[in-house]
Amino acid sequence: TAHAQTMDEMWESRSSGKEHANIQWFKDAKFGLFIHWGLYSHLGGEWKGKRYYGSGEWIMNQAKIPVREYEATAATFNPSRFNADEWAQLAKDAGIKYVVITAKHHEGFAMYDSKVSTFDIVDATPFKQDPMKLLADAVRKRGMHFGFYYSQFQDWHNPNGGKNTWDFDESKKDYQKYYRQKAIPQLKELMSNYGDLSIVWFDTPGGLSKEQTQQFIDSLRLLQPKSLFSSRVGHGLGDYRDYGDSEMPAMPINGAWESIYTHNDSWGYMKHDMNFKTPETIIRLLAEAASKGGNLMLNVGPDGSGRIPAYSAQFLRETGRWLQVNGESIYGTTQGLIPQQPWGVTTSKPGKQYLHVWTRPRSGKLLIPNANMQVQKVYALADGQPVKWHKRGDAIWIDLPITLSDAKNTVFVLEYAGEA
Ligand SMILES: C[C@@H]1O[C@@H](Oc2ccc([N+](=O)[O-])cc2)[C@@H](O)[C@H](O)[C@@H]1O
Repeated sequence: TAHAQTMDEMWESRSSGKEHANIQWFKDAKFGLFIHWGLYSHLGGEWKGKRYYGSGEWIMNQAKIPVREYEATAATFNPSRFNADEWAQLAKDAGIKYVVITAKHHEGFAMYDSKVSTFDIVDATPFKQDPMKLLADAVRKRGMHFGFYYSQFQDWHNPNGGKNTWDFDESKKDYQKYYRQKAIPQLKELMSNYGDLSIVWFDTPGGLSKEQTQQFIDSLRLLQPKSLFSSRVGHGLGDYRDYGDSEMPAMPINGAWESIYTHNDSWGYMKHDMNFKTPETIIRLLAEAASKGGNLMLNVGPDGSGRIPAYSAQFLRETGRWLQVNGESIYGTTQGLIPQQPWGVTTSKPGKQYLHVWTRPRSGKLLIPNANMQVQKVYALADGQPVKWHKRGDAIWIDLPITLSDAKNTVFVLEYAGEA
């Protein structure tokens, strides 16, 4: 019986198919910064003194805020502390290779100078500047790739946009009209006026058939053929795959893919959410994604004044310090040849296995089972210190130093000859 192609099958077939000509930088990059910033950042998870839990960028939906009332909040949104160079330098110091920011999220508010709608940061707020222009330049000036997140279907401000069911009757909406009058013209603005976009990150597809989505993509590609489109453009037509929120695949996955994680428990800024992931957790998520052949895009949620939360800045800088020493074991690697072990994960380069050791076995000996590789030497990546090893059957045992030099993640390099 013909069954609906599962997402996995669709992407497996895709990954064996023709990849985008410009995909390799993305595969080598491994570490991206996601930025959710909008009017919701100004509210910080609160409405009329009531706190809302879940994700801050959904407050209009959670509190069922009428459009007119939500619109009015723009009049007091003035992120005067916003500093594009500061944000971009933080990303650089953190070892980030690409930055993707919300140009327009589900709330329908354009965080750039849009000529298509006056519900934007230049026309509707006292800020009067275009932060997307400033950030795009500051990021690319520091050699990182830049891209936009655009909520192509959900738009709670536009009467024909998706999913505002508390102001408008969803069944009466003309989604085509919304795409024609807002989504497509705004995407064309973003892909024409902000320089090279390495990534266009879509979300929650809807309102378009597979054929219409292909036409939608083709019309945008004309503006920037090198841009990579994320999988949430829908119908399996993206250039790389994104997993669900804060989801990591259970096993190595072929083809280009990305895991996206919040830094605390919210994408948009939430005053009361301090559950920030430690540098250790961030570094281990990055190594785990790389060990399975993919990327980690970690999110930050700046507040309404334009500041990135202190914990995010501090923990990103600490991650950057680890990457200063160990970047070779992440950037440009491919999935590990040794499956995840109790002690950690591995990543690969020709003739090398990078052993990412998170937990030192009580015995002080690291077991690599079913390893029929011709080991030549093993040493600590940080200082090149050789470590002893021996082979017993098809197992390799490595004598670890008394203490791991970095409890977050200590990397040893196993060099081998010939095929693994
Ligand atoms: C990155 C996030 O993306 C979406 O949320 C989703 C979309 C799709 C899935 N999914 O496919 O599992 C999960 C959450 C947005 O609704 C959310 O606000 C945030 O921007």
